[in-house]
Amino acid sequence: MSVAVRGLTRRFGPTAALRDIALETRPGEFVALLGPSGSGKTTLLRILAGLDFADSGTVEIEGQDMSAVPARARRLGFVFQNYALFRHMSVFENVAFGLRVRPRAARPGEAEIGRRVRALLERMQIGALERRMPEQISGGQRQRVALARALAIEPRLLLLDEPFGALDAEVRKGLRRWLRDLHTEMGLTSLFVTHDQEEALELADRVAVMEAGRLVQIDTPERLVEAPATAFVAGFLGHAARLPGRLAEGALHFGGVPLPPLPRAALRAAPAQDGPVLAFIRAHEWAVAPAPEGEANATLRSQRPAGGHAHVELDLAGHVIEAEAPLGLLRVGQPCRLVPQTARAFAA
Ligand SMILES: Nc1ncnc2c1ncn2[C@@H]1O[C@H](COP(=O)(O)OP(=O)(O)OP(=O)(O)O)[C@@H](O)[C@H]1O
Repeated sequence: MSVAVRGLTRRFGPTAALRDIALETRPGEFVALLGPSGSGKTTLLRILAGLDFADSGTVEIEGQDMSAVPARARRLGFVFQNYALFRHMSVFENVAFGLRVRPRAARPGEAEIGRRVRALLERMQIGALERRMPEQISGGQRQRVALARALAIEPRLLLLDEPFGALDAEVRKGLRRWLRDLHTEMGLTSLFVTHDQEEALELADRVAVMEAGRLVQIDTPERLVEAPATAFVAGFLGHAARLPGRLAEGALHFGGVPLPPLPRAALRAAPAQDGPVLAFIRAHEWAVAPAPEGEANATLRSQRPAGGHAHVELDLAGHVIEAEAPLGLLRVGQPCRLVPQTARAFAA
């Protein structure tokens, strides 16, 4: 199922919730909409679902213009953050709901509804819960019921708005992988809203990053991390330190912090013009070593083991810098020398 959005704009009074959004998905693709709170993710999803309407622009699903197609007729599966199960209905009835409310001609018979609902509950690994009421099952199980309900109508497109938002980190991780497998097995096209970058990078074929109503970059997780298009994307993804600097005389100079200049040739991204910039440096892009007082520019604040190395936090003239060091090399409070090996710079 392909989705094509063009020139989508939506205002709420003085707030521009969406500004000229263009987005195309391919059939079978899993796309994450990632962005901070208020960037317009939910508004975009609601417009795709037919629950809200754009001021201008078009939405096409499989080449068909959706402007005159009501939500019910779009055959979309929609899962919101707060589960929204019907509290007075059993798990079975919740999942059957979408089939029962179909117009008579399109409604399957009771035996067929039972078969479909049970097959879905089995697939969601909650077959044993069909008679329970929503308050008698766990949050993660409720989430699976909500997904089963969305899938019961055999949607063309699955829209998920922070479906795991209310769950704890471990349950969330498990459900994430499970959802990714389900998406592939069922041949779905899915759009998934999240503000959690790890979730987006782990799940999605492509991630669309939103900032203040604009879609600023859509790319594979690898490309987004390796080649962020703007300072916003570089700052939002990949846990980078952000330092002010200036490009001049073939190098990046760090004004307020005691770091040596980085030659332009060592930079992974930089504007062509000299001038003030914001520099982004990730944890693994620093070299850090113990140093005598005269050569030290930073102090180790804390460290913890992470895989085969230590994840360290240093104080660099008031900036907290995250870096990686060999296990056992440094101790807390120790003066260190911190030198960036590379950086990405964006015009400030
Ligand atoms: N019904 C509404 N009335 C007025 N303003 C709204 C309405 N819905 C959304 N907005 C505003 O539009 C902007 C985008 O909201 P939206 O819910 O799409 O953001 P979001 O990226 O999904 O945020 P979050 O991650 O917090 O859910 C916000 O500034 C929000 O306050």
